[in-house]
Amino acid sequence: MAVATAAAVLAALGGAGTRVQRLRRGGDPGLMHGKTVLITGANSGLGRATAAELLRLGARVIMGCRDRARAEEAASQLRRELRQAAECGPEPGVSGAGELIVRELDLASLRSVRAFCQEMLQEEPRLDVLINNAGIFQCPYMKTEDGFEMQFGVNHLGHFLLTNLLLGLLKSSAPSRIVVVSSKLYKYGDINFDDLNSEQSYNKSFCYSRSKLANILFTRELARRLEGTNVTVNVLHPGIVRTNLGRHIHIPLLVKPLFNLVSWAFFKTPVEGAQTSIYLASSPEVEGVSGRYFGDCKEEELLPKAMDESVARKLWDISEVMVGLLK
Ligand SMILES: NC(=O)c1ccc[n+]([C@@H]2O[C@H](COP(=O)([O-])OP(=O)(O)OC[C@H]3O[C@@H](n4cnc5c(N)ncnc54)[C@H](O)[C@@H]3O)[C@@H](O)[C@H]2O)c1
Repeated sequence: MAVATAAAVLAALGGAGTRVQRLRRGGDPGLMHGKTVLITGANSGLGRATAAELLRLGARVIMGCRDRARAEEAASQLRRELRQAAECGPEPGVSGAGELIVRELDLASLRSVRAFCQEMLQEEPRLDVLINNAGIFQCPYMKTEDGFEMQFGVNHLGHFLLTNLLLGLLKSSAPSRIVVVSSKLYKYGDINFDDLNSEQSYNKSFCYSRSKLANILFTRELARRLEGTNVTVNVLHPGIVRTNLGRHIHIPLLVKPLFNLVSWAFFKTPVEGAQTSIYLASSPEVEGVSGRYFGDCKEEELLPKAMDESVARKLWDISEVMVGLLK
């Protein structure tokens, strides 16, 4: 029973059969100097690890976070860690580390996304990389401020509006990149256009998978629309990573020690899990590459349902209406 529960959680987080690879690809120090990067959900887990590395590479990193106090705390800690690393140096690149800025962004509120983007457009002269990283996983049925099912609303619709409102800035900063964090669990999702808000029935695993399939369809449709602009967009799965993403999953007390053991042994650390985001955001190897799906810093194949152009277009059109970009 305990083993079954642990296996189910493992499968739910990363997709059964995922081979955990522990790899690191360091970027050259200074690689991101002069570049501005926006990371959503950057105060914890993968987003925090991505922010730390891009900061070390010299980027100006904007943390788009829901809870300003928690994000400021994470930012202070990141700055402290960087200073300590420099003092213990000789760590090349640390002395040329970038800047860290916190801005408030709640992806469960279209009002907040709009206010955030307005502030960005007024105060930031450029945006070189946008990393759509924030996510919510298998929560009980909840709605966003605008009445959307929470996982679809945050993971897909919030980022859909954010990206569209920042596209002008990304284009004027080109060559620029958009990186979308999806999950292998997209495989179990489907876009049910008749019930995108899951009002008829709600299955929390299925809805997470749907939102992550939407991330991929969005990426591919956006790549098509951005052809010839020098703005690229790619999507990734990070593998199974030891973060707080599973906060809504109830693990029985008796099973917890086993789960902790399994996650310690088999899950990636956030630093390991963040490598593909960092790679897509910064590596010269992917200059000009767009519309592709990556895992462990390598391109991977997608299931046909994630490559269906007519579904991608329909999802785009409906999303435009849902977030109020088209009346
Ligand atoms: N951890 C894994 O095993 C795993 C596997 C596959 C995909 N992912 C994806 O990786 C991404 C990062 O997740 P993580 O594992 O680092 O988990 P995490 O919980 O540590 O990070 C998620 C971040 O998203 C933020 N967030 C949630 N709702 C938000 C909202 N309404 N507005 C703004 N920010 C919000 C959280 O505050 C948090 O900072 C997610 O998109 C997740 O779906 C993770």
